[in-house]
Amino acid sequence: MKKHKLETYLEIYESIAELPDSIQKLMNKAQQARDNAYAPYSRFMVGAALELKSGQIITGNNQENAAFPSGLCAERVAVFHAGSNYPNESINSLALTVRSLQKEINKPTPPCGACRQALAEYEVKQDNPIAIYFMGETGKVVKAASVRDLLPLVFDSSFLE
Ligand SMILES: O=c1ccn([C@H]2C[C@H](O)[C@@H](CO)O2)c(=O)[nH]1
Ligand SMILES: [Zn+2]
Repeated sequence: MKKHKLETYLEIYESIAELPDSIQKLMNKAQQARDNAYAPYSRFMVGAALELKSGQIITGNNQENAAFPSGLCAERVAVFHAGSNYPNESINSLALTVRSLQKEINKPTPPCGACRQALAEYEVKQDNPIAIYFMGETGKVVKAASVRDLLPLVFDSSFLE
């Protein structure tokens, strides 16, 4: 038996102000999208903004439903929009932010497992890493340089070959 250690390196920024200008702009778009979320059940609003290689920004927010599982997370709303409308364009980066109507969240909030899997599909397809920046409503911002850093041992198309 051998042991195999998996390591992830993340970058932690003290606040949005410490981010490069282009990522601050992307995070601002994610905040705007978040504030249009439809989240009457959880009252937990999430906004995502993707930057394509062309520089175009695609946003998404969570869309809930009275039949709870029929709703969708912000990240998948955004990435499926990009995948369906810009199928041949690579995604450079994703900014993600949340806001709860119950309390201020200052803990950086990462994408859920299902969204990591959905994002990994596009990262594998484009063969280029997608940088992910995530935060709460306020406070620190975490950067993962690639979806792989958030989802090691990904199940991807190579297993179907
Ligand atoms: O990665 C995530 C995790 C959760 N949510 C949404 C789903 C639901 O509407 C609400 C509470 O889970 O937040 C997202 O949009 N993205
Ligand atoms: Zn999700």
